[in-house]
Amino acid sequence: SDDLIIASGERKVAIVGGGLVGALNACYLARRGVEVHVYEYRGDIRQMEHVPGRSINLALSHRGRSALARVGLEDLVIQQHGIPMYGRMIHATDGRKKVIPYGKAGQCIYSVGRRYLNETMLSEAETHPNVHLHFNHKLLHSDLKTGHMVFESNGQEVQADADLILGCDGAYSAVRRQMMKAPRFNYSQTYIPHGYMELCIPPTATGQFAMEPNYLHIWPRGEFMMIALPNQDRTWTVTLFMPFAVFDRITTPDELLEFFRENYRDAIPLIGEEKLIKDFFSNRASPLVSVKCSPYHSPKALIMGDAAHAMVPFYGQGMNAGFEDCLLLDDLLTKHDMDLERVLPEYTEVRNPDAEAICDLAMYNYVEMRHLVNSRAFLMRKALDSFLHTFFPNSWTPLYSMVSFTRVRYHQAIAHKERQDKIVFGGVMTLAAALAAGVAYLAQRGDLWRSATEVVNEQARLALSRLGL
Ligand SMILES: Cc1cc2nc3c(=O)[nH]c(=O)nc-3n(C[C@H](O)[C@H](O)[C@H](O)COP(=O)(O)OP(=O)(O)OC[C@H]3O[C@@H](n4cnc5c(N)ncnc54)[C@H](O)[C@@H]3O)c2cc1C
Ligand SMILES: COc1ccc2c(c1)CN(c1nc(C(=O)N(C)c3cc(Cl)c(F)cc3C(=O)O)c(Cl)s1)C2
Repeated sequence: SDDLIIASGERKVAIVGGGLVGALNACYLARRGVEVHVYEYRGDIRQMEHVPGRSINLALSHRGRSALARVGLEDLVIQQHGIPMYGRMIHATDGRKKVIPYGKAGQCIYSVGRRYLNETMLSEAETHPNVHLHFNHKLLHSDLKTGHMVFESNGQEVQADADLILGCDGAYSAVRRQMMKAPRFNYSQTYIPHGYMELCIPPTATGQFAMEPNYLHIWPRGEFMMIALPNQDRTWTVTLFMPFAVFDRITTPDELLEFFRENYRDAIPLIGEEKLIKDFFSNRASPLVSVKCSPYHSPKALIMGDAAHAMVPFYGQGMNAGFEDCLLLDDLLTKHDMDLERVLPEYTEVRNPDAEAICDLAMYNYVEMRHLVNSRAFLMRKALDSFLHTFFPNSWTPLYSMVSFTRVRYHQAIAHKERQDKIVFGGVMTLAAALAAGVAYLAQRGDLWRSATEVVNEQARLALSRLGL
């Protein structure tokens, strides 16, 4: 019916949540001339001295950049603020470091500050006269059929109505909670045993970065892992991932130093013993939750970002996926000329398989991480990937490249990887079987060595021909 078509300028869109996805959505909808109201639980972070909350910096990759580009923010974020990371710098237990590049020379992902990103998008949205930001507004109730909302603001109740409610209120979304009351709403959530805690590596005494700045630093230790991303102020935000049980076992400064001496010895002088002890014991480890649900829409509402698909951070894709959500909604609003009756169902139909694919991928990576007990395992896998990618660039793209450097739909990237694994596994098995047979045959023949190399070359040629290469 007509009243569901939001003609520019006459209709109202409410965005619940002024975090990363809500703020970007406001920039997108501002351009359409509709009346946009952003309701954010917290105060205006642009006026705050210190903003509490989640990871101080994040890895921005291709999907997120593409979304920022469409609203003209990519160059500003990349050139004025983002720090390029050209590869991973793997810290082995003995302190030796190894670089694994992200791709061909120049290919990189960016470390960006969460606060800077959020402030930049809020300010960009606010330059449009049709955008109104309401801080200190917590959504209490909503009716997703009528578009009616009830907020609590500074102890007062505030009511508002909209033609479309965009739930961008994060992993613990109030809009999703309302959606869950509808029949046939599918929902699942998983808390993993690991928690995370942020620590900080300050600049050196002369104000320089304490580590090589253009890398994502990783200390892979099987059950544990530490990651560090650079900040504009030449500090590093270090994220320590460990089972809560391990966090709870460390109760005194000596136990903490002993733990770091055993697992992250090279990081102690970088963080500083006092700072390590002070920050570790003044923080609590935060939980990590993965949420899957569908559908993402109600008659007058749509959930996006973590509200729709919170994922564990082991692929650095949560924000990138949420930003890509904004791109998809924008494409559908254009395709269907803002006719919500078509846009909303198609959004769920298109996005759900991809969102659940990246949630699974991030969880798979979390489990895989255990085997990256040291840099050797990590290096081996990446070396094989880059070897094959170098020689067969069209048919062999490592999964992380498709995820972080293309906009190949997430579920298609996984399908591609499964095909690749079959090829590699099939090829390897053929090679191994042939080798065994050859060696057995030659052993019985006696002249082992000369012919063994012939067998290997023959089998290698066979395996490569099997790969169609
Ligand atoms: C340790 C860690 C590391 C990460 N690293 C990366 C990374 O490297 N790259 C990456 O792409 N992603 C990363 N992520 C994921 C990323 O942080 C999230 O995907 C992203 O913040 C999701 O944005 P969002 O706007 O959907 O939700 P949020 O950023 O959580 O924003 C939700 C907003 O809604 C507000 N809100 C909540 N409830 C209400 C309510 N009832 N009423 C009004 N407002 C409300 C909140 O105050 C908040 O401002 C990481 C996450 C973690 C935890
Ligand atoms: C702020 O807190 C955090 C926490 C975790 C992450 C990030 C920021 C950013 N993250 C990225 N992950 C990839 C990736 O594709 N993979 C497979 C990786 C997965 C893990 Cl777990 C890892 F340690 C390295 C790589 C790697 O390849 O570098 C990127 Cl590409 S960026 C993970």
